Amino acid sequence: MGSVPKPLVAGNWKMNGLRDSLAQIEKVAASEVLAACNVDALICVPATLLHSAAVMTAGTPLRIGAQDCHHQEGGAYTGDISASMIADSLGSHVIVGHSERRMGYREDDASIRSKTVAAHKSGLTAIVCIGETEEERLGDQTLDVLRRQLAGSLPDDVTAENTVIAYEPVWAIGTGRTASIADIAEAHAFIRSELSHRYDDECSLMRLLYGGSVKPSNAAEILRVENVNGALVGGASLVASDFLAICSVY
Ligand SMILES: O=C[C@H](O)COP(=O)(O)O
Repeated sequence: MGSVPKPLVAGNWKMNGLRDSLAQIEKVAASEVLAACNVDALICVPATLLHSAAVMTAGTPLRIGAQDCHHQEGGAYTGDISASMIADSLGSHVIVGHSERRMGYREDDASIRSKTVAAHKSGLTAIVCIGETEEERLGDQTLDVLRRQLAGSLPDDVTAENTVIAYEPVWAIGTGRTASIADIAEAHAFIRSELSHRYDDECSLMRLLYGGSVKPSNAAEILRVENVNGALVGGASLVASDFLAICSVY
């Protein structure tokens, strides 16, 4: 049996960043701090910055990704971008199923699964997000929700290289609240065990990221939890020094 790949710290800029924000990307990519870390680093920028950021970071340790893709390769889908467009813009990863899309655009597990398949077809690594709402947690449904989202959002042919799972409790996103260390450990152990029931040994070693108000002050404690193989970072990824401080935990 192999080992879990190198940890991944992934930034998600969401709908933030104009061209002048590329200076933050440049700082991260050129940083000696990053070069010294034993981590894969990725920033998922808005589609408008994707190609510029990818060209700027070519040959550096920083990868650039997108935040969503359509499941079709092309066609009459106004406003959407396809996985092949992301790959053509030199992006390497795409986030799918973020709770802001599950809730704001009513994306369900089946559509997230189709997007994951499309990402793989274009050679992208898919970061598949799952997580319970506060109501579901209070109703003691967290593990049922995670089981359902994993079963529905992941295709059968995922590998530890082409797929990453991000566990993000919805109530911890952008709120400054983080799940307790015990809750993170329980959720990640559960996800690992669900993967090992469905997939072979190699595949069940895919990276599991925690997301939800991760910042320099709490990153070390969270990233040390067993089965936490990195973080999906929103707000704190917008500032190069904060993102680098999180990477430097590794
Ligand atoms: O994709 C990132 C997550 O939604 C976390 O965002 P946050 O770090 O701002 O809470």
